[in-house]
Amino acid sequence: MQLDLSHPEFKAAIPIMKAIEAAGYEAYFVGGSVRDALLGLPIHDVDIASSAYPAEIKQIFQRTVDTGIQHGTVMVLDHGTGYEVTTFRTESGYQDFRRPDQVTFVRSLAEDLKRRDFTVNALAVRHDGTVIDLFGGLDDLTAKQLKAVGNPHERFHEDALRMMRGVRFESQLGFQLESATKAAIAENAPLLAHVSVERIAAEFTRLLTGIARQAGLTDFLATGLYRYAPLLDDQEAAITKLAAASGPQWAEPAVGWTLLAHLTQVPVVALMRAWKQANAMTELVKRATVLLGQLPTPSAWALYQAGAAALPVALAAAQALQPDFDAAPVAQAYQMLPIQAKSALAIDGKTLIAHGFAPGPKLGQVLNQLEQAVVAGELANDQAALLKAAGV
Ligand SMILES: Nc1ccn([C@@H]2O[C@H](COP(=O)(O)OP(=O)(O)OP(=O)(O)O)[C@@H](O)[C@H]2O)c(=O)n1
Ligand SMILES: [Mg+2]
Repeated sequence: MQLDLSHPEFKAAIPIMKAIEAAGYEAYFVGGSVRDALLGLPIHDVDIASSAYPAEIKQIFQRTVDTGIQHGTVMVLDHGTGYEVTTFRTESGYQDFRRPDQVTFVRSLAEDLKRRDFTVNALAVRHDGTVIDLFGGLDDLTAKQLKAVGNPHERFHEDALRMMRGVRFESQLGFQLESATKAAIAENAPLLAHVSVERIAAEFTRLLTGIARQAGLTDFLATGLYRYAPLLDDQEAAITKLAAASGPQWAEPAVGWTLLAHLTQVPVVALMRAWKQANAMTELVKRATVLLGQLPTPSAWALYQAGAAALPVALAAAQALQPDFDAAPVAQAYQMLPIQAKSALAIDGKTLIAHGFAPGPKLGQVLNQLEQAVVAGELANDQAALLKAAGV
């Protein structure tokens, strides 16, 4: 089997691989870029694995950066774009289920590949395009199957995050977990408790936005992984509904978070904090969840508060819950709002003060009332009318 390496990301790395071989070592493309290229998907992050030790890589090339030298990774800058070259490794003694106690560099490609998570992620490609498939990864790519390399229990004990990667890849690639691999996830799901929330959340976010999120969510539930995810341990019913939610792929994870908040009834801020989500995401989901709760006939104020960013999120969430939901009238109602942001209000605090309104807390209250009245269409967005309503 040959992989076409004409993709610029691969092509630009070929001189690096040739230089490594010329020095007497081996070098291969490995990991997700190989998998995705074989599937005809766009690629990113080309990873190179080599039999050369980090010190040897640094001797071959002029310009290198120690990006992760303790794990065997050196960035090579010699040929333009930087490429990470990682020494073949085998890891031993996973006492805490999330990172190896020690990394041992090895000279054998097979030793390196056999400690990788899934067979479709354990393919290697030489600079001439030859695919090296030691674990049946090519057949599994064709069968759209996620099968652990070797003994699945060992792979999940090495890094429990791999179980979340399994359900994430189901969603991202539209693949299915092979039965023994899935059974091993179900058995080892409690190990997820040892993994940081940030790493779990990164996989879950990608699961939510995948092409086959129903499949990923169904197995997130079926394997019991959800029991070890923040605030979801007793949310079987809500996740079942989330998994059943239909409709197109979600462009943004916010749609999934909004549905999760809506279905679990967990307060948005508590949910998003537990999942260590950024404040901007929390704010977006908060606005979208409030609006979702008012659909299909939201108040003008709820639409206004949602704003242009949360509106499509709430509409996509509503569509997922109810396939025949008609988003058009709601989108139109938003367009028809007298103003869409406070900056569009024909009056501000300065103007009120200039017209003799005393500064203080009352000022804020009055401005707020004016804003609500304008949004509701009760007052024209006109400075004279607003000054009059404010009593100045
Ligand atoms: N917990 C992990 C993480 C990664 N890998 C191996 O390291 C490769 C690169 O890891 P990463 O970039 O995290 O994932 P990709 O499979 O490349 O997927 P993507 O980058 O598309 O998310 C994987 O393909 C796999 O061979 C692994 O065995 N176990
Ligand atoms: Mg990758």
